[in-house]
Amino acid sequence: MKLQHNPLVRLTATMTPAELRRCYVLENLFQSGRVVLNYWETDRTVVGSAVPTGRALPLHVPDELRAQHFNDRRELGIINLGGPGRITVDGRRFTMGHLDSLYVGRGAKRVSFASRSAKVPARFYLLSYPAHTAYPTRQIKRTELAPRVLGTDEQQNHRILHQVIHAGRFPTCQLVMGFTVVQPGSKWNTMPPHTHLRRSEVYCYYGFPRGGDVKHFHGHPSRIRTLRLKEGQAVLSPPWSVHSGEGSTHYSFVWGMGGENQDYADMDPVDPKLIYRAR
Ligand SMILES: O=C[C@H](O)[C@@H](O)CC(=O)C(=O)O
Ligand SMILES: [Zn+2]
Repeated sequence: MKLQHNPLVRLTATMTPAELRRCYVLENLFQSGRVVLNYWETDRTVVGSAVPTGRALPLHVPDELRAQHFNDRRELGIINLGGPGRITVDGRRFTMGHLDSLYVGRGAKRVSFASRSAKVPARFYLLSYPAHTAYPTRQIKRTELAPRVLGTDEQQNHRILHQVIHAGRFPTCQLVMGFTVVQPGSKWNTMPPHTHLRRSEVYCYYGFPRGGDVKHFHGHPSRIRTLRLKEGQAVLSPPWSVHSGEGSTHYSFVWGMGGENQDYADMDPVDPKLIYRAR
């Protein structure tokens, strides 16, 4: 099959650092007392957040979705990166502790977010893709997760991967989502690196010790660029882009994907030398 030439591959290689950030980084994703939503054309991804500090925050419907309810034609994955809170979906209340998750299926009408305490607010991270059918809304508690150990201390890429929303747990239309905890003493994520033309991916970095950040590698494997990412920032990875990072410390990140398959192992490996060369 011929792959139709995508000029964004070349443009990404020569963008100024500021342009590169404008195109691919969500700088102020989490905002106190607000629901924030961002639309990315690729795979029609919506990346957002909800940080309730007072009364419950409703999930609004941006005009661009031309829908009555956010979930009319979409599915939504949510992971709580903050303090204890609650999500209500059409009257059903889900208690959301730190790192508890929720899948909201197509057809849900009213979604709202609340924190138990404004002093330690919940920080809900949101990722959504179009859905062709309705799968039931379900919660995934942190205690249900089966951690997978990846990497080694010697290679400074020792990390614990949690698959939260994936076909092995329950079916979804497109969404695959989880989080990875890079262990103290390690700094590398997604090593060896990869691309996956079948899916685009979003990383949201969190859990840095004070002042930590990550140098994130981005772009076509032959033209890798770097982006500095801090606590609570997200980066958009097109299907042809690598997505790997080297932290100044340990850290964690939520990863999530949408596209035409949900096979986590479907990856095209990229030679780590290409990343080291771009450092
Ligand atoms: O397509 C899969 C994603 O890039 C991540 O799940 C990889 C990751 O968390 C890691 O290796 O650290
Ligand atoms: Zn990936």
